[in-house]
Amino acid sequence: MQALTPTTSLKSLFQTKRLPNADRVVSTRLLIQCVYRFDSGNLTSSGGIGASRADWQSSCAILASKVVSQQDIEKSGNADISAVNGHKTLDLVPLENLPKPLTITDLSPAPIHGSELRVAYQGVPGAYSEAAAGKAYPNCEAIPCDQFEVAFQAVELWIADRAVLPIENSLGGSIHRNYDLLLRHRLHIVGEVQLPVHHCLLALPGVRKEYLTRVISHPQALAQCELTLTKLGLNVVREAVDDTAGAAEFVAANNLRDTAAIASSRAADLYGMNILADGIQDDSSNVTRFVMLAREPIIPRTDRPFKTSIVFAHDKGTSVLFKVLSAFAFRNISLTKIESRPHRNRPIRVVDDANVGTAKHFEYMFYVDFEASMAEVRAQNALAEVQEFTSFLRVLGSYPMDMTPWCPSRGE
Ligand SMILES: O=C(O)C(=O)C[C@]1(C(=O)O)C=C[C@@H](O)C=C1
Repeated sequence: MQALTPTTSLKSLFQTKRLPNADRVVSTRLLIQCVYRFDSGNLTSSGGIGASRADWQSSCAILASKVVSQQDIEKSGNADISAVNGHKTLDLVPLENLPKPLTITDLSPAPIHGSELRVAYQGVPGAYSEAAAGKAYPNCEAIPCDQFEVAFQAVELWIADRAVLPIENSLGGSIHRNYDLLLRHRLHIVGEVQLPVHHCLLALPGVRKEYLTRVISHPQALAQCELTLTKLGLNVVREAVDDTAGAAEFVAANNLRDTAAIASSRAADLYGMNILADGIQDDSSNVTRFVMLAREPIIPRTDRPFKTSIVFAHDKGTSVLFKVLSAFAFRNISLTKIESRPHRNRPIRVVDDANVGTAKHFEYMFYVDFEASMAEVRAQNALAEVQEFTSFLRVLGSYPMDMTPWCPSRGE
């Protein structure tokens, strides 16, 4: 069976005549003029009808049930209603209750609520993730979430339009939790931002370095400042908390005079903390890469540099990885990142060899980022080849690369 395509838009069906009793009617002539063509199962409509054939059929059923006879109309005294083939008119709902046609803004990949996009991030105000949300979407409404998982759910439940999540840092490496969550949730990567991360050592006003017995922060921030803390003579207990700004808030809220926090200078301002040391990251070009997630993917393009992120698994031994990577190498597609994570559904593969004994192999999910857009034929061909070698393959997103010129971190 074919699908239906209207050659007249449904909007034109709703051209109305005003009746004395203020009811709206529409001539069935328009309905009859609306000619449909069957296609391949989906209705491709420019007229604002539901996207599926079932939607279209139910629309027609509603319209058909509203067709009234010439007699009915004459009885009711509405003589100016047009009549075609015995099917006369439709009673329509008041104009203001009709569905509004979609506009280009509705179709935009960035739905705007009022003037602000709602962007979920993990942490509290002053966290680097909040700064990343502002870099990705200037003037957005940043929504703090206590966990990464909550940021994913905020988007899934339409509480937020986007989530901005750290994925890797130039010193501390990958944020594994977010790799795992990318797989568990069905959101799409729609962009990336790279944020220079400039850490400060914060303490309550009047507290000196010598008083400190503990430094608290996000584990990534602690890792990024490890050498500098030692150089500063701070061989004190390190304690991990959920986010950098949350560490500053905790010290301030509990009036802890023996504890410092590693966080941004903005966090110092927000929570009334003193900056004991500025720029304590072990490398001045410390950068965290964040990805932006949305419910819908963006349409990949070729007019600017794009990156594509995929995840795959295989069940035929390690040579598969070589074959997958060569699918990109042969097409001159550069890989920018490869990460492996435990295959949660099947973490161990037992290999029995009568001669050698039994071995237990760990199974992995491989995450690969490559520099090409899914709109490019070479990327499509590479993935078609990858699919042949893998038992599972998912495109996490194809999105514009962050090409902002490099500027070393200054007090984010
Ligand atoms: O704790 C924060 O401020 C965060 O935004 C999280 C986070 C991270 O997860 O890597 C972000 C950037 C820095 O690398 C340190 C911490």
